[in-house]
This record gives sequence, C-alpha cells and structure tokens, in this order.
Amino acid sequence: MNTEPTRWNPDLERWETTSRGRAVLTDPRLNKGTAFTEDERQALDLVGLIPPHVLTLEQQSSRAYAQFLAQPDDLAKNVYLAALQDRNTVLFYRLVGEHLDEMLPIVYTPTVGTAIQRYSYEYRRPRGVYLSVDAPKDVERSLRATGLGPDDVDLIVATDGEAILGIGDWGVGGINISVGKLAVYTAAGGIHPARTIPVVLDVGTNRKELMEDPLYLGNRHPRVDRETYDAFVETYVDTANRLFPGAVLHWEDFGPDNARRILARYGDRYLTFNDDVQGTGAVNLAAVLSGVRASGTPLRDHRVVIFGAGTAGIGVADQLRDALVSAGLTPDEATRRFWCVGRHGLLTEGMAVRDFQAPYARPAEEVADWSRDADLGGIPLAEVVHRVSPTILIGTSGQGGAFTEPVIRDMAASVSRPIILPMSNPTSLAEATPAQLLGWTDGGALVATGSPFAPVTHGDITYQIGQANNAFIFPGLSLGAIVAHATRMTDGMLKASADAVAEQVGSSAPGAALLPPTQQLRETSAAVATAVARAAAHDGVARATVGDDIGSRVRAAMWQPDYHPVHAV
Ligand SMILES: NC(=O)C1=CN([C@@H]2O[C@H](COP(=O)(O)OP(=O)(O)OC[C@H]3O[C@@H](n4cnc5c(N)ncnc54)[C@H](O)[C@@H]3O)[C@@H](O)[C@H]2O)C=CC1
Ligand SMILES: CC(=O)C(=O)O
Ligand SMILES: [Mg+2]
Repeated sequence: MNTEPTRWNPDLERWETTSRGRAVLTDPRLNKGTAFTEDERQALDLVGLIPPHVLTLEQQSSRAYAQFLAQPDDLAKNVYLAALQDRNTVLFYRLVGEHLDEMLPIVYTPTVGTAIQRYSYEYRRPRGVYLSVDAPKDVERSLRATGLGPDDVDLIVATDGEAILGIGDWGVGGINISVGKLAVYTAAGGIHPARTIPVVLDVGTNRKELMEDPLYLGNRHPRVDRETYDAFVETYVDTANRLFPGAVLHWEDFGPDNARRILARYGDRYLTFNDDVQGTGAVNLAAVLSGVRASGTPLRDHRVVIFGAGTAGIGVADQLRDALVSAGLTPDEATRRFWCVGRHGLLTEGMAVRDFQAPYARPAEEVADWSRDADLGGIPLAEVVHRVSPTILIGTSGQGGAFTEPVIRDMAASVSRPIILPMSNPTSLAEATPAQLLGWTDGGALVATGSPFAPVTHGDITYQIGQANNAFIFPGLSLGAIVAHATRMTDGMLKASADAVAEQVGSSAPGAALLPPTQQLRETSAAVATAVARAAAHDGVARATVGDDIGSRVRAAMWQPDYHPVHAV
C-alpha cells in the first residue's frame, strides 16, 4: 500500500498532500517558503509559520543568488546550494538554471570533488539511498523507504565511490557524485527531480585515512572481495529493476574492472549504461568530430594517442574506433590507429593488460626499437608521441600536468592543428591547461577540457574552451531513453548522442569552441534526447511510438523549475 501523504497529480498539474504545517515546509518538493500564496497558507496550516509578506519565485531566486555570492569559497557555495536543494527543489533549480555557467562547477566538477572528500565533515542531512554490502537484505526495504512506487521512478544513479572523478576511492562520500549527476540531469536535461534516486553502494573503502577517521560515515572495512561484491550488485540490480521497472540504471565512477564487468553483465538485459565508459566515449567523439571539421583532415586519416587507458580512456577508444569504421576503415585498420598509454607506458603485446585494453596492445615488432623508461617499466608518452606523430591526443589519466611542453611541441611540429583533449577532472588533474596548449602550439591546438576553463587569448584571437564532459551526453541520453520508453541503451543511441552534440557546434572559425556552451546545455540536451529517441526506434528498442513530433514531445517532457499549486487533501 502506498502510504505516501503527498502525490503529484499530472492531470491537474498540482501537488496533493495530507501534510500540514511544518511537515509541508520540510518537504522540498512542496516547499515554496515565502512564496506560498495566502490561500495555500490557510489550507496547509502555514499561517504564522512563515513571515507574512509573499514573494515571487524571481524575488526568491535573486535573494538566493546574493546569498550564494556571499559565501567565502567554492566549498561553502556547494554546501549552501546543497542546503537550498534540501529545502526547496524548485528554487534550487531555478537558481542553478539561471546561472548554469557559474553554478555547474559548484554542484558538479570541480567542486563536487572537494565536497566528496569533505563529505563526513560537511555532512548536514542524508541525501539519497545508502545501501550497505553488510546488509544486502535491507536493499529492498531501503529503496522502498523512498516512498516511490513502480511508475514513479525514471532514473537511478549509483556509484560505489571507488573511482570518483580522478581522485580515487572516497567510500560513502561518493553519494555526492550521484547527487551531483542528478542535479545536472534536472538542470540540463529536465529530468523530473522527484522521479530520480541517488544511490551509493557502500562496499567499504581502501582509503586508510577514512577507515581511521572517527567522523567517517561509511562502512569501516576494506572493499569486499569480488564474489561478495558481485552478489551485492546483483541484489541491487534485481531489486531496483523489480521495484522500478522503467528506470534507467546509470553507473558512475566505478573502478575499471567493476565498471566493465557490470556493463558486460547487465548491458544487454536492462536499460542501463556506464557514464564513464559510454557517456565519456560519446562526448569525446563529439569533440573529435568538431575538431576534425576544424582541422580539415578527414576522420579516416587521424592517428590517436590516449593517455590513461582505464574506464574512460578505453571507452573513448571504443567509440572512436567505431566512428573510424563508419568512416570507411576495416575494424582492424581502425584499431591500429590507437596507441593507448597506461600506468606502465604504451600498451604492447606481451604486457599484462586488462581484457578490455587487449585489442589496443601494439605489436611487439612495431615498438622493438622504441626507447623505454626503466622507472616507468615501459614506453613513455613522449616516445609514443615522437614516433606516432598523432593528430589527436586525449588525456584520461587523472595525472595533472602530464602533457608537458616538450611533448606538445613535438606533436605540433608535425601537425598544424593537433586536437588535444585533457579530459581529466577535477581541474587540478587536467593533463595541461588550455593556455599552455595554445601557447606551446602558437594557437594551433584544437582544445577541449573535462572541467571548465575560461577563454584564452593568444595573439589576436580569443579561444573559447569547450567542456568535453559527459554532462553534454548523459542528460539527453537518459531523457531520450525515457521518452522513447526504451528497453536498452544501444550503441546506436550513444552514437546519435555524439552526433547531436557535434551538430550543436555552429562554427569552426578560429577560436570557436569544440563543444556547445554550457549555458545552452538545456537546448543541447533536448537535441540529444530527440536524436537518441529516434535511434532507439531505429534499433527496435523503443516501446513508445517515435514520430515526427518527437522533438516537441521531448521538450514537453522536460521538467521546468516553476511553482505549482499545493493542494490540501
Ligand atoms: N571529461 C569527462 O567527461 C570524463 C573524464 N574522466 C576523467 O578521466 C580520468 C580517469 O578516470 P577513469 O577512467 O574513471 O579512471 P581509471 O582509474 O579507470 O583510469 C585511469 C587510467 O589512467 C592510468 N594512469 C594512471 N597513472 C598514469 C600515468 N602516470 N601514466 C599513464 N597512465 C596512467 C591508469 O593506469 C588507468 O588506466 C579522471 O580524471 C576522470 O575525471 C572520466 C570520465 C568522464
Ligand atoms: C565527468 C566524469 O564522469 C568523471 O570525471 O568521472
Ligand atoms: Mg565519472
């Protein structure tokens, strides 16, 4: 039985609630604070619980913006916005939507990384659902405790906190990446915030300082063994799918082995995707496609070095390889265009590589006389760049500053418009800054970065720096899947998302960004969702009819941060 005292009535577009008084003010879905109307105050027993003067949403938003600006630093801004989100959903999204450029870096990368590291210290309230590997029998009960029924959930974002951005294992604090991704989903993709659940799968942490910290809020034991882990993930997937059968299951910031294994196990059975593998692959492809357009060299003629051959790096390689095949190469020819560099240098045959890296290992005879670095235990990036003369260099290593001046100058010596994408987050882990890259290449580099960077002026040109972040993909990808009632997330849907983002980039004039502006993320996400829904229909996985009106249906499905009547029942 659904005992939830509050429900959204879609026909009358209003909330209906049996709650009264303070219970209304503490429900962020219902709470309008000083914007409750006189009639609502009377009907909901709010008279005397809020100051008498009624404000508009616009007035509230400008007041909140002033409060936001008064915070002393970015972490305090993050905590301020989190508290606002806990209090009043509509006001939070109205404010973030009005200042997307300024606030995305606060609710998302880079500041979300700091918020995760500081989680147990900045903790104010629980947010989302905390599932513990020590109590798998409670998974169902905890997901049911959201009060949401089978038709009430569109999307669940889950992390196990092992590989947060590029900052590693932060245990239970990882919940904030699920919360942050969902904030982007709603602000950028119009996913209904009440129809989403952030989840952390707390399977322990291998970070000793957390386990020894008296304030640490997660399970105080090392990450569990693979068998226990897999059984727990299975319990989560089965339960989530049974309770919320239509929901997209989004996986975020898992370690490379678990990320790939989970995707291989569930990708063909459920509507699910791994954002770091697939979302990142798609946004990278979009940036490369627009870089290729600006470079004047056809895609099929490019050579790619990927620095950081993990979850994101190989996800990027896989989608680019498929794009090279579509451009006319055979699968083998396409694979041979990649040189992937990991912790021990270039991946080569005979090295101990992970199964998903294996296709990219270079033949031993090719590299027989390449110079090696004894400390590294293999062939370093500088040697790879020197030998290969890549046209595209991608950073997914989490190693800040790894693209050094000699490496970039060497690359630029043989390629006039090198495409260079330092995609690692947060900002401090970018492999190089755009100012460095443009300086070392005399303005020739075509640059996009994972975290936001300000424009760079070099010579007479001001270069806009596009953000090659999966935030350009996942909101529209899931929105398209939800509107199409898709049963699976197919490769075709991912490819469509990349193409749609690339198409949103209007210009390849000198200084133009490789990706659309963040401020336009809502329009970009609508275009992505439309393309994704069409691809779902094309791939035979859409249960809804996808016709000519799909663009307007996508837009109509996007939640807007406006107040609706709250009706006392
Ligand atoms: N811009 C975007 O949309 C996204 C960016 N990323 C970023 O990519 C980075 C990596 O993330 P994941 O792939 O999830 O992590 P991961 O741990 O799966 O992969 C990192 C890879 O870098 C390699 N590596 C580490 N040190 C290295 C070194 N000194 N030289 C060469 N390789 C080295 C590791 O061996 C590993 O294979 C992070 O900084 C993350 O923020 C990840 C997903 C999306
Ligand atoms: C953007 C993202 O998903 C990451 O850095 O992990
Ligand atoms: Mg991620």
